Amino acid sequence: MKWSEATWQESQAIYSAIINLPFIQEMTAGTLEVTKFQFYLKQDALYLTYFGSVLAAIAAKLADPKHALAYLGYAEQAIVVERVLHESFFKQYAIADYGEMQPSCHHYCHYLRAVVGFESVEVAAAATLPCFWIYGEVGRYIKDRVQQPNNPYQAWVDTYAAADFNTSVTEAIAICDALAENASEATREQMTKAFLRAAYFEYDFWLAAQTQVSWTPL
Ligand SMILES: Cc1ncc(C[n+]2csc(CCO)c2C)c(N)n1
Repeated sequence: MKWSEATWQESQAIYSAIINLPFIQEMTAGTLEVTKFQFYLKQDALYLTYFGSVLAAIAAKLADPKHALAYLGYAEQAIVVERVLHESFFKQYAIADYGEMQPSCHHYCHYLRAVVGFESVEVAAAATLPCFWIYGEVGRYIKDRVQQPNNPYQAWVDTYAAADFNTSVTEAIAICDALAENASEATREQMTKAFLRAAYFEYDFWLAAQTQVSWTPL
């Protein structure tokens, strides 16, 4: 079995927990409170900037130029998506500024930075894979279930259920499988751990938006 298949199976409890979050269910129904979506958008804009630089750092470390080119493309995509958020969604949802990076986003971003700085490139690539894979699946899940003809979150759903985004997901999975194939068993295990940890952070990111988790005041 491919590394990605085995790892995806291991992550199913986390994926189900994400799908069952009220945030996802209410977004699908179009009933999600706007303040929760605004919290999410601001944190996501901050996340995307960090994520873009992590992807560029991975690209710099990849030995195969085809892989490096792919990650440079993802880095560009992350920064472009951030611009789109800023220019369209921030205006639509009346968000004036990013605000501060809150605990869940901070934890996720700095975990990714630590992995790319101190672990092997294989492990770093595996840590960024849930971002692609889980979003692709969540996007499709919501798209298939949106019933309200003018769901206020339709534009967001369309971003992640788009066909070109799906191509990136498939390609990133294939690159991680190629890296896993040439890695030692110990590295493969580290890759799986990193994937599961990042998948958990994806869960926590939505949960934090749902419950508006912010820094505890002094
Ligand atoms: C918390 C969080 N996780 C994943 C994504 C999705 N995403 C962001 S950039 C990118 C790949 C292209 O560079 C993908 C799939 C998000 N927006 N926010």
